[in-house]
Parts: sequence; C-alpha cells; structure tokens
Amino acid sequence: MQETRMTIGGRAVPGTASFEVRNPANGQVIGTAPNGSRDDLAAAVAAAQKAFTSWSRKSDDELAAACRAVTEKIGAHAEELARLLTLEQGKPLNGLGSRWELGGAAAWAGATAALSLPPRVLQDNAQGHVEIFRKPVGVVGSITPWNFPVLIAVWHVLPALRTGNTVVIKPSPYTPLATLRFVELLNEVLPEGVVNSVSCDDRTSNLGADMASDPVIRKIVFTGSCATGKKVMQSAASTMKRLTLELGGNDAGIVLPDADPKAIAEGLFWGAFLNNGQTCAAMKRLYVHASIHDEVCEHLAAFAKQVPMGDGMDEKNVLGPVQNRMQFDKVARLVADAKKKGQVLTGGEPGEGLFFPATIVAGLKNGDALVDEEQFGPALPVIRYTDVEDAIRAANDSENGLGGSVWSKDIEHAKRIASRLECGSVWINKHGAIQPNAPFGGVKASGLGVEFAEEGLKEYTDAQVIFS
Ligand SMILES: NC(=O)c1ccc[n+]([C@@H]2O[C@H](COP(=O)([O-])OP(=O)(O)OC[C@H]3O[C@@H](n4cnc5c(N)ncnc54)[C@H](O)[C@@H]3O)[C@@H](O)[C@H]2O)c1
Ligand SMILES: O=S(=O)(O)c1ccc(CO)cc1
Repeated sequence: MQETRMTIGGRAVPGTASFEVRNPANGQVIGTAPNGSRDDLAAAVAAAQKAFTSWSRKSDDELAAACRAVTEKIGAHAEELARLLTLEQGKPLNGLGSRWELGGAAAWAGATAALSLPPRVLQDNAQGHVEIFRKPVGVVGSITPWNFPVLIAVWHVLPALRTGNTVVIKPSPYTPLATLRFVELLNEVLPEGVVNSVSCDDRTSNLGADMASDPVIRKIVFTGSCATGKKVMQSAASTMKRLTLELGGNDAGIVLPDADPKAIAEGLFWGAFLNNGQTCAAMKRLYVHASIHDEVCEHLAAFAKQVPMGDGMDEKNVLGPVQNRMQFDKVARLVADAKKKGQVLTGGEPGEGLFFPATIVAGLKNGDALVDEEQFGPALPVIRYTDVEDAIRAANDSENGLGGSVWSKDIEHAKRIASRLECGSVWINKHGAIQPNAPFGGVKASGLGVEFAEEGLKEYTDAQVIFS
C-alpha cells in the first residue's frame, strides 16, 4: 500500500481525509491519496507565490542546472515510478508502457533543461535600442489527466521551472500516486515551495476547478477532456489567466492506394492502440482506399491478434486494462453500436474486469458513433473510401483537430495531402510520434497553444519590450 502525501512548501501534507486508488488490472486498492481541501490549495498557492520571489530571480544558468538536477532524479527513480504507474494506471511495465513513459519523462526533462529564451535585440541604431525579454508569469497551475500522468507532469512542470515560474500541480484522482511521489522527488533537489502538489477525489472536493478561478495563479496548463477544458477557459476569464489547453482529439489516418498493407500494419496498430488507445494523439479513425482496403484490414487484424494483453506487472504483456470503469463503459457502448453497423475484424466483446480486447470494426462511416466520438480506448473504426477528396473531407469533418496521418510510398504526395488536414500535427507513415524539439498542440476544439520546443517554453512567459 502506497500512502502518499501532498507536498506543500517543501513539507509532506497528509490532508485531513484520503481516498483509495485501485489497480485497474484487478480492482485491488494499491494506495491512498490525500483528499485535499481548499485550505490545502490556498497553502500550496501561497507557498508557490512566496518561492516565486527568489526562483524568478535565478540566472538562466541556475534554472537550467536545476532542471538538469530534476532530470537526474527522474532517471534515478525511473523504475520505482514506473512500477507505481503500472499499478495505478494499468499500462504494462514493458512495451510502450511505464518504463517507456519514464524514459520519455527523463528525455523531455533533459531537453527542456537545454532550451532557453535569451533576450532578443529588435532594433539597435541611431533611433534607439529595442530589446524583448521573456519574463516568468508567476504561479503556474498544472492539471493533468490519467493517461500519461508522469510524462504529462514533466511536460507541464519542467518548462514552467525552466522559465522561472513556480508550480502547483494537481493529478487526476484516478492516477495520483506516481505524480505525488514525483513531486516529493523534485523537492529533494529544489527549494521549498517551487513545486507543490495537491490531490483530491473530484467529488467532495474539486481543486482543479478552484485552481482555474484562483486569483493568484497566473497560468493554467491543462491536459484533459474538451468538456473540462471549456470549463477551465470560462473560469480563467475572470482573472485573465494565461492558458495552455491540450484537449481531446479524434485523429484520422488516411491510407493512400499506393501504401504497402503488410509493411504499414504494425505502425497503424500502434498509432491507434498506443496506451490501449488512451492517447490524445492516437489514430481514432482509419480511412483506407477501396483498392487495398481488405488487405489492410487483414494485416492489421492479424497484427492485433498476437499482441499480448494482461496485468501490466507481468513482463510479457504489452497492453493492459482500460484505466477506469467510465472509460470502459464508453468503449463498450461505442463498440456495441459499431457492431450493428459494421463487421468486427478482431475483438468486439468486453473481457474480464476492465480488460477490453483490441477491437477493429470495418464497414463504418462518418455519422457512426465510433467514428464521430472520441473513444479514447482500444477500438478502431475503419472507413472505406474511393476518392481521396472524400477522405480529406471526412477527416476534417470533426470539431477536433489534434493530429492526423497519411500513409503512402510517395512522401511528397502524402505531404501535400497532410497540409490539407485541419490539425496541429500530421505524420507520414506513422502516427502520434511526438518529440521534444517539435511544438505539439491542437487546433479547433482540441485546444489552445502548444507544448515543447521554444514555442512551448514561451507560453510560460510574458513578453516585455524595453525601449532605450
Ligand atoms: N491533447 C493532449 O495533449 C491530451 C493529452 C492527454 C489527454 N487528453 C484528453 O484528456 C481526456 C482524458 O483525460 P481525463 O479523463 O483525465 O480528462 P478530464 O477532463 O476528466 O480530467 C482532466 C483533469 O481535470 C481535472 N478536473 C476535473 N474537473 C475539473 C474542473 N471543473 N476544472 C478543472 N479541472 C478539473 C481532473 O481531476 C483531472 O486532473 C481525453 O479527452 C483526452 O483526449 C488530451
Ligand atoms: O497526446 S498525448 O496523450 O498527450 C500523448 C502521449 C504520449 C505520446 C507518445 O508518443 C503521444 C501523445
């Protein structure tokens, strides 16, 4: 049993109540997290505000060195955090699971440490000197989801620290344990109050909502559903907070007639089923040209059938359970509806507990629920098309615009199609492969702003221009 604590001003805070956290693989209680109160949040915000005074005055070199120390901490505790993550999130230790997530967390932290936003001279002549500086905004509130809890915490916290901000982070009630431990570890190398954590069950207490309207917090970085993202945006208006919103997606993949069905099967599978489909930038709809449709379906289903699924602590598994009952029920509802309209190529029946076999359903079209709604789980609809213009139109016929992909042997042709997709990232012959040196973010209802690289770092700063 992992009994976790919030970290407020460098101190471990148990809170006056707690809630249970269960392993989605077997339903067992694996730990507890504090059910923090508004007073706990107020204390965390005050600690972050106090720490901001000295943290924001650190030199660029000092901030970079602190981020490197955090990177080392993550690396040194990667296996401990990975095990905790598997227990609470369900993703396997192996494959593209917890150890991979922790590897990504260390890589992203290191890459963020190496970024910087030096002042830039805009003008230097007889008429005057004009220089732009990037200044930290103040206390940053980070609100994270349950799909990649540690990686997304790193994506929020490291750029905030690197630019001289202090942080209050609140993880999802489904997966608070690894994040609370992560913040404890950070506090071993950072001054007190620079990074604080609060947790709550979202029922008796919803500190995410309170953070969004808090008058001291100057920016919210939120990753989660579109519905909650809209609430955050509304609450943030009254205090004119800066916002980065990374929200849901309904990414389309388009397979062109010249693609090699066998060669792309593995990439298509992991593009859709990474983290059991519980990935924002996973492929959630697959449009395949009629001339190779059946062959693509055959190879994709054959690949899916041999991927081992089970308890993530078992080293042989590379897919685990769906993380929670709410998400499982959503996937089950969408698959039940899809079965009435299309042909199940593999999977299709809910398994034991929260295990849902990788499911692929062909014969669907836009307007069917599994195509139109974000399933955020292990179920992929396949849609046959004959005219690529129809496929592009159908791909863009969504309120979301996070990612997309085009699959073809002709890269230049694929890139021309990619440029017509209404989304923030498009991959050719792969899907969802994000990297720290490339900005990532959604268009349309998928969010606001970007993460990663200098563009992402800037979002934690205000511009100040000095004219002399
Ligand atoms: N675009 C991206 O980068 C990205 C990444 C991961 C997940 N997501 C999206 O997240 C969703 C799944 O995550 P989820 O179910 O945890 O999302 P969610 O919106 O239910 O919860 C996200 C976070 O918001 C908190 N929260 C709940 N109510 C709140 C409120 N009123 N105000 C502020 N915060 C509140 C939750 O406690 C949690 O920490 C999917 O839609 C997925 O597409 C997007
Ligand atoms: O879109 S996200 O769910 O945040 C996400 C997490 C991890 C990866 C790894 O490729 C991609 C997208």
